[in-house]
Formats: sequence, C-alpha cells, structure tokens
Amino acid sequence: MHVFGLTGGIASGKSTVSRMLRELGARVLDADVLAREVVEPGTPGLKRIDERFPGVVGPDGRLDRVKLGAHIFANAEERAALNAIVHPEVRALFLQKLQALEAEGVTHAVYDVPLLIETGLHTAMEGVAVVWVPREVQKARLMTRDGLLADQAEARLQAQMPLDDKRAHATWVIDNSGAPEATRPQVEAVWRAMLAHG
Ligand SMILES: CC(C)(COP(=O)(O)OP(=O)(O)OC[C@H]1O[C@@H](n2cnc3c(N)ncnc32)[C@H](O)[C@@H]1O)[C@@H](O)C(=O)NCCC(=O)NCCS
Ligand SMILES: Nc1ncnc2c1ncn2[C@@H]1O[C@H](COP(=O)(O)OP(=O)(O)OP(=O)(O)O)[C@@H](O)[C@H]1O
Repeated sequence: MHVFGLTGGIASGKSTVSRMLRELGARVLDADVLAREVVEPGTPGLKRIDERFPGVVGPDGRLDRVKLGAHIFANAEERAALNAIVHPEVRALFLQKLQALEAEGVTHAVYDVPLLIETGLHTAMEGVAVVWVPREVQKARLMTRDGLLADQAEARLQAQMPLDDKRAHATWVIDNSGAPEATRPQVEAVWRAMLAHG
C-alpha cells in the first residue's frame, strides 16, 4: 500500500483539495473523522476524556465538542493532555482502516491530517501534499467562512505552524490562492504523481 499525506492550515483549502482527490477516484482517510469516531458514546476514548475533563460529556452521553474545544484551544497543556488520549486511538483506527482498504485491493491511499507535520507523522508518508495560500488570503478566507473578526482569525492562525514553514516539508505544494479552476489541474498532477509510485 502506498500512503500519502495531505495537509494544510486552517482555511487553506484542504477540504476542497480532498474533495477533488475523491472525485479523481482517490481513497482519502480523514483524521478529523477518525478523531470523532474514537470518542463516540461508549468508547474507551470517551471514558478517558470524561475522567480527565469532567463536565465535557453531556447527559446524553455525547461529547460536548464546543465546550472541550473552548477549553483546549485556549490552553496548550490541556491540549497536549487531550492529544495524548485521542492521538493513539486515531493512529490505531487509521491502521485498521488502511488494512480494510488493502483488503479491498486499494493500492494508493491519501491520509488527510491537519496536524500531519506538527505530530511528525509526515515522515511515515511516501509523499506529502501541502495546500498552501499566502497568509493574507488564509486570514481573509477564515474570517469570511467562520464570521471571525481579524484578531480572532489571527489567534487561530497563531495556534498553528505557518503554511510557509509547512511547505518546506512538502513533496508537492498545491497553491490554492487562485480560483478553484486553477487548483484542480494541480490536484490532478499530484494524484498522477502519487499513482506513479509503485
Ligand atoms: C477539541 C475538539 C473536541 C473540537 O471539536 P470541533 O468539532 O470543534 O473541531 P474539529 O474536530 O472538527 O477540528 C477542527 C480543526 O481544529 C484543529 N484541531 C483539532 N484538534 C486540534 C489539536 N489537538 N491541536 C491543534 N489543532 C487542532 C484542526 O485544524 C481541525 O481540522 C476536537 O477537535 C478534538 O477532539 N481534537 C483532538 C483530536 C485532534 O487532534 N484532532 C485533529 C486531528 S487528529
Ligand atoms: N480556490 C479558492 N478560491 C476561493 N475560495 C476558496 C478556494 N478554496 C477554498 N475556498 C474557500 O475558503 C474556505 C476554506 O476552504 P476549506 O474549507 O476547503 O479549507 P480547509 O483547509 O479544509 O479548512 P479547515 O481545515 O479549517 O476545515 C472555504 O470557505 C472555501 O469555500
């Protein structure tokens, strides 16, 4: 199995690129989706979160994501504690999903992970695509999409590794600063390059 990483920054267009890859026939595993699955009601992951972060599991037995998000995005130590619970579970589920794809006969898969480079996982990938836009474009799209003020958008940008640093780890840089029509052919070229492996 050939596995490639896809990453970017907040509002850089990773979801847009992931959708284009799927349209081309790529099988894409999404770490954000896996991270939701491992904290479904009744999972050992949710039990550990409930123990470590009292009050974030509601009376319905579901994780209050807004509450936990407000808590961990404001505090690096608490964020690390959450990561220590969730990331190993995500890793195990990823390997399980990968095996299932392999059993289906899939030879090339893409793993879409916002924190791919921050967690060092990029070194385990056969290649890494980084969705890049200039910082001003990133900030403007973030403000528009999430209805944020400039300083709120700035705080979120500052919680992440800058895209200019991420691109230094890229096998392929997808420049999403133009119209989607300008991004699509780049995504096609990256998918062709991925398929050329193996
Ligand atoms: C804190 C939680 C409950 C907030 O949930 P919410 O539904 O509001 O956000 P969602 O999960 O859709 O994430 C949105 C984006 O936030 C960023 N983000 C999420 N978790 C983290 C983190 N631990 N550190 C830095 N950025 C993060 C990513 O860019 C992600 O794409 C949730 O993000 C979570 O459980 N995070 C820990 C797991 C994790 O690290 N997930 C990221 C990929 S494995
Ligand atoms: N090429 C483009 N031109 C104009 N707008 C775009 C383009 N690509 C994406 N956008 C818009 O920018 C915003 C961010 O894009 P998208 O949601 O794909 O980013 P993302 O990297 O997946 O973000 P996050 O990780 O925060 O979920 C969206 O509102 C999207 O519609």
